[in-house]
Amino acid sequence: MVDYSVKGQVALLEVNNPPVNALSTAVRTGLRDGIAKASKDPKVKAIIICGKGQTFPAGADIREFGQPPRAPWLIEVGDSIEASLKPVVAAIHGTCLGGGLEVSLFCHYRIAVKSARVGFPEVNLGLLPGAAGTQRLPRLVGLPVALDMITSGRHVTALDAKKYGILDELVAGDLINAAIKYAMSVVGKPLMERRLRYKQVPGADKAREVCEAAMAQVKRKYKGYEAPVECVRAVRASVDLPYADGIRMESELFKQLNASGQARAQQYAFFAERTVSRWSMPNGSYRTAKALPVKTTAVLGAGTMGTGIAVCLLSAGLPVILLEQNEKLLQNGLRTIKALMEGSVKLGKVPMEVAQKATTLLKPTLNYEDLKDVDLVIEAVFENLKLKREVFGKLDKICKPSALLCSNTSTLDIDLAATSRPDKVAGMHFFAPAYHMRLLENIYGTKTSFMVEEGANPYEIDQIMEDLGMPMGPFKVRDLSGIDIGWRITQEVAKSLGTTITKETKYLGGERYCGIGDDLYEKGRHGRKTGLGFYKYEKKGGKISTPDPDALDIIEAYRQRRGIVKCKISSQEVIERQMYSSINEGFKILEEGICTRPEDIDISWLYGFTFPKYLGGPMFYASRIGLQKVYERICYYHENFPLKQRDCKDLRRRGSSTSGVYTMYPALGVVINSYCDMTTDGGGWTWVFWEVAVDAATRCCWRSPPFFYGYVEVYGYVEVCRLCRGNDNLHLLLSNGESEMRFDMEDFNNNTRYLQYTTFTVGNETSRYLATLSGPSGNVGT
Ligand SMILES: CC/C=C\C/C=C/C(=O)SCCNC(=O)CCNC(=O)[C@H](O)C(C)(C)COP(=O)(O)OP(=O)(O)OC[C@H]1O[C@@H](n2cnc3c(N)ncnc32)[C@H](O)[C@@H]1OP(=O)(O)O
Repeated sequence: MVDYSVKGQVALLEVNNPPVNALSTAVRTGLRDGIAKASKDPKVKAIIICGKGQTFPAGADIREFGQPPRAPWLIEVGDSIEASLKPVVAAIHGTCLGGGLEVSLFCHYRIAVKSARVGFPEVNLGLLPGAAGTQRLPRLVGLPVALDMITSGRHVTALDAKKYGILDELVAGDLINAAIKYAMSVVGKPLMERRLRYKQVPGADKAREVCEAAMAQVKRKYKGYEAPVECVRAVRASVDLPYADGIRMESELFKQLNASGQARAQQYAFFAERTVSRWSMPNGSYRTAKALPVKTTAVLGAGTMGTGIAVCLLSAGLPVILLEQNEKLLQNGLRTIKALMEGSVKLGKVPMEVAQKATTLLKPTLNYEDLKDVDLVIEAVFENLKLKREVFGKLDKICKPSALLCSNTSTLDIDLAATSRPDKVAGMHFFAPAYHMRLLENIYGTKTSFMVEEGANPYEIDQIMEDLGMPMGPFKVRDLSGIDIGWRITQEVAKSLGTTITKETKYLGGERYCGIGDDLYEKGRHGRKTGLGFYKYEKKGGKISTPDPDALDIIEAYRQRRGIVKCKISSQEVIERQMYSSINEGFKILEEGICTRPEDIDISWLYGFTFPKYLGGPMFYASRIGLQKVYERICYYHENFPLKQRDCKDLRRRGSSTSGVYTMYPALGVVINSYCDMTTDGGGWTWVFWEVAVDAATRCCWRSPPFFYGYVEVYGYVEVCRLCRGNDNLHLLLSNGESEMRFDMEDFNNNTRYLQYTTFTVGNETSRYLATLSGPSGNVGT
């Protein structure tokens, strides 16, 4: 894991743990032993630490966080590096992140190639830099830069890192040769001043103001997240406490965060994001599919979505033909694209060169003929089935046979596009704002108006959801995407169902229908674009929203017309009804096979709706609450405020296993279905039989094959009443009082389908079993 060699008078410690050289136990051991070996070797005058392959270590091994910690600790390894009497140089390329950056801060010198990036992304995993990073970075660069880097998790370019003083030198050409030269040049120089623990934090006299401002900022910017707050507290300790005490405080805060549900959720999201890229469908998968080359594109419609999509494509360096039906709309669209591009440059999201190039890549047109050679067309015209069918008919005639014809529709049936090439027609639903949101998908929205119909205030609902960590409440989102769009969609849905919507419509297609949006639409309140929607805006297209008594009057008039008596809805209920209806929908999506894994749904929410990562996603959130509770509350809401006329049978089935065990999907930690059963044999052994997916290596991220079957023996008679996932373990909570059987899944290897060492705790007695779980008829050895 760490290759040791000596080049002339320099010892080279090359971390060799692909793909990202994560600092696993073996790597930490290798570094510790390498430093000891080099220190003892009289031929060696200096030491270099670097990464083999594509990168310097990109951090601790995240998969180890859910497991019992194992020595040597990174901080001990770091201490031995810093204490070395021979200069140690970090030679950096690729991404030097988290624990990797901490290792480099223990080194006496740091050099890097220009393409390298450094950073402390722990905050994105619900953690803080726990191997002295919060104490050492401020000593090197001062509080403002340290606070910014540690609380944002951003990657810093080598150029900036040099400017901040993190790097001593940038090198060109071969990194190792340059590092050897550099290391030899510092041999004999005093090392004491290079040991960061002895430095004072620069600008410590301003610590209070700087840290208080940083705390206020993170509380505002990362509402609901624990890690950024603890990051500020830990960094502040670098000024308030001596080094050793600061390290102790950092370690305490790290442990607290690591034990929290937020860290688990954010680490789940990290792996879920990577898991969903390994997609599979009945007719292929990421392994077998070959991407079609897309060199030229066209966008139809220059409204909010069309211009957003065009900016997204242009920012990716793709040429775009923008088509509209008349010159006025086209010119409006071009102005919007220009403004959006300029805004993206100002925010640092798009480099100036890209924005400048975009002007040459964008071609406006009113003529469909100009689309004949493009590889990809994205239609973003009004949500009107007739219009879309006409557009697709024209595209089918004009575009080359290999062109992909896509619709940005969020609701209309893509099969109705009626072309001669259905295999080249797809839904490509961007989330608004299209140039900003990372998700591209088709997904159901939630029917968030229900609660307002009954008496809740839309502004309170938005505030509750924003306090939970959503960047925008559901009503601000509706204003952003356009109330007219929602109106058009429901008109089209009604048409496809052979009905029309009237002032009296209460159900549409079997689902409860709320007409508040229609009333706003009729009054010209189409959302941000008209300056009025659920909110009032400072101008047409403005972003500053203020509550508007006129909107509340429209809502109240609607309730009176319908004879609805306004009632008070608590914050807890607002959250439950929003979240649980999404969870319910999520389970249906899995059941219907639209998505194959809960990670797919969670990632859609994290990137499509900017759902707070510290909750992991709605499906992960459900697993933490406990599906039994979620199920009961959904039933309660269903009975009291029916969302649909039909009974929620799917949920009932899920919750109706005789042993009281609830179905969960693999990523949620356990797969249990009605198959769960227990029998007691003649020898007094109780056998629990269940269906479960385990990947104990990651705990949070479950891979195929998702299921295995097995028996577990429990001595004595116990009755399973509930199965849930706790912080670290899978638990079976038993009905006989204090008895609890815990499953510590320590080492499950997918390939051999083998579960080692399962610890069962029944009451106060703990026994360790070696459990071998095999195929459907498998059993357990003890
Ligand atoms: C007492 C406390 C001690 C120490 C505190 C230290 C804490 C830490 O260091 S926390 C970790 C900090 N580092 C990170 O958060 C970096 C996470 N990784 C990334 O951001 C990216 O992977 C990358 C920028 C390093 C590379 O990106 P890319 O080239 O796009 O590759 P992938 O993201 O697809 O990753 C490839 C592969 O590697 C797995 N992986 C990446 N980082 C880690 C890691 N730190 N630990 C374990 N595994 C990691 C990733 O999951 C991919 O594998 P799979 O495809 O199998 O999922």
